[in-house]
Amino acid sequence: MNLSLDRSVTAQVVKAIAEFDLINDGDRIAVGLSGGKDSAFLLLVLKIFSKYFSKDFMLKAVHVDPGFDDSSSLALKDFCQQLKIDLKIIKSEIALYINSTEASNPCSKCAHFRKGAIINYLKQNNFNKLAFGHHLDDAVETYLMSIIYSGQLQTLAPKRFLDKNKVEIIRPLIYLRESVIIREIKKRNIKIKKSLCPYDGNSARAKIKKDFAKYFKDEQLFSNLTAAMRKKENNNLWPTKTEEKLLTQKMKKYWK
Ligand SMILES: Nc1ncnc2c1ncn2[C@@H]1O[C@H](COP(=O)(O)OP(=O)(O)OP(=O)(O)O)[C@@H](O)[C@H]1O
Repeated sequence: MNLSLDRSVTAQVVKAIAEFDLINDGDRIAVGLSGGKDSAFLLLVLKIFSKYFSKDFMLKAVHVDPGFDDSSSLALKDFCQQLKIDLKIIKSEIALYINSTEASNPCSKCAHFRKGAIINYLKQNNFNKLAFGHHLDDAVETYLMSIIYSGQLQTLAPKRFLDKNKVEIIRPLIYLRESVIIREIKKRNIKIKKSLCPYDGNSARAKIKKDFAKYFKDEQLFSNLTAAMRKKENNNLWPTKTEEKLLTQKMKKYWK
């Protein structure tokens, strides 16, 4: 496997790691490996960094097998063997759940189960960090989804400490565009694939991706969307909502 990276790719990932303080000496990092391109690329990048970084950290891959017929487990074993990284496969019954219920929000429920299964394993095996393969397009999509579907300004954080479980989620690819990851995966001819989920292509995320495609293709517009995810002192947003009862009282005072 080609264990070298373009300088621009390295720069973007190291920028995120340095700016958000994602990796430290002694870290035990588990990479959530889905069978998809993003987490595969993340594992490859962290493998390369583990050789050249001055920080001494330990790496392991963790895959939750959702239990669909077309399991990615074999291909992932092979991929991890090539990288000489230990892989833990956690069997789950997510497929059964997805197929048997007409649950609302199946994607977020699935992500929730998956995260729970991984975090249990991490706690039992003393890992302090869980790395996800989310990239910049994911963050902007999440931001737009949050505004449009829940009326809130929220996005994927580069890192988030889960206080209850004492595990930190880190997202080292957060400055990389998805197109760069696709290019790098193709270049190396990496052919692993994700289990086919019945909701693929129908999720709220897929809809946002489709509806905003032309804005994502325009570099200037995309960079404006990215800039809008930063916290600012003077965001020029509306004041927080006044409590309804208080407002009604206030309104009454306007009449003679
Ligand atoms: N079955 C799984 N087992 C372990 N980790 C997972 C699994 N599915 C997803 N993840 C982790 O959660 C991240 C986000 O999951 P999501 O399903 O949104 O994938 P994605 O954005 O399509 O990325 P990928 O290309 O890595 O699948 C992944 O990048 C990966 O790190």
